[in-house]
Amino acid sequence: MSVGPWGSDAEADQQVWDDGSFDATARIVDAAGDSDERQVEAALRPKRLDEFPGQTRVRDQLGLVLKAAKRRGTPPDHVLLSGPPGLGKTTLAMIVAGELEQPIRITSGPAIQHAGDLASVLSSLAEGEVLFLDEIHRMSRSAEEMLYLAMEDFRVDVIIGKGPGATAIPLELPPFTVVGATTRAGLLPAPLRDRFGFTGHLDYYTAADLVTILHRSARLLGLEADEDGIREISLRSRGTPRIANRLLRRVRDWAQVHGEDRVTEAAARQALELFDVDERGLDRLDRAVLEALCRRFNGGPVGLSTLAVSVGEEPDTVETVAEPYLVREGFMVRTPRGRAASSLAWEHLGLTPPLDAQSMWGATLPIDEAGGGRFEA
Ligand SMILES: Nc1ncnc2c1ncn2[C@@H]1O[C@H](COP(=O)(O)OP(=O)(O)OP(=O)(O)O)[C@@H](O)[C@H]1O
Repeated sequence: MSVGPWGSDAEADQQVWDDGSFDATARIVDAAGDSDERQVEAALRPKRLDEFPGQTRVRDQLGLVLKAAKRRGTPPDHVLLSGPPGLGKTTLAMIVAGELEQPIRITSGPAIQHAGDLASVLSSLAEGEVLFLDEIHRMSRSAEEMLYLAMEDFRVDVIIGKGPGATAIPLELPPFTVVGATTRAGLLPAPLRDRFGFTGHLDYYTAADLVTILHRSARLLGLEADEDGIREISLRSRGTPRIANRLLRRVRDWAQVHGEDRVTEAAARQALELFDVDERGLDRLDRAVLEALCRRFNGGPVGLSTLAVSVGEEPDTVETVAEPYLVREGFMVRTPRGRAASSLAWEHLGLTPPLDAQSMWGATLPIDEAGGGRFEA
């Protein structure tokens, strides 16, 4: 794979090894970002709520909470943002600080492994400051307990000494706002969840919202873009702005290498075909799983391990990397007897399901229902 004169990060986005196996951690349609990508992303983040398309309900509710707090002149309730990767939790945390006109301190659950780590962050916060705790579900138990107290009473108990002689010295903190982000809200202990006065759950974006996001990103990247080109990218972006922005950068690479100065529908199609992202956002691994289900196992149901062996992957990779999107979009069904292809899967691969598969999945799952997660513009 070549690196273009524009500093393409294509290599980081997708990796197919020489033996044909697939590095699932580096997929172009992976919703999680790596540290290099986060720098590129920073330039594309909306800075204010009114520049943030989509998530209307969360945006309006959060807007109200922030406006009211500003009028009162007090910090707002602590904010918990949950939802899959790449949907804008970090972006919203920064927007909270921006709207409150307060500085933001950024750290994450994995970085706070001891209560002392948290104590040093908390004790250096200024009044009104926003503390962003990403992946808050990965904090240690002792730090969690310290955080309860800090969020509720703006106090931490600093323990001096060890054993029976240890004493707790209370340290008052100035009022501040915690914005916690998690992809696994269910893993948060109830007492921690209860300390957040506002919880917003982010959902996958509609294609129409992704079109708005892509137009804005294209403008910021200095790209001319046709409506059809942007729409084509939006349909392949799996409802996720991070993926949409990444695909846009690949289409930009393609257009520039081919001497085109616009993102057109043809450029989007050809670039994304090159990167193996089809018109529903499925990549090579997703399609390999569906092909195996339909062609080798007659639509299933088939056990996860057997399915994984047939595509040359670990069961864990199929289950955590390919399956969530295939199930969400209605291509695959999980049954007590294993995984099965829905009628949408057969249709997408241009195959005719055998009669018994039709009666099992096709007839009981109408296309609309099978494609329940399909987003329409
Ligand atoms: N509503 C939106 N409008 C415009 N861009 C967005 C929006 N939501 C997310 N993005 C863009 O998508 C990228 C990823 O967003 P962000 O880092 O906020 O996601 P996240 O939910 O925090 O992901 P993770 O869980 O991996 O930390 C950023 O470049 C951001 O600008």
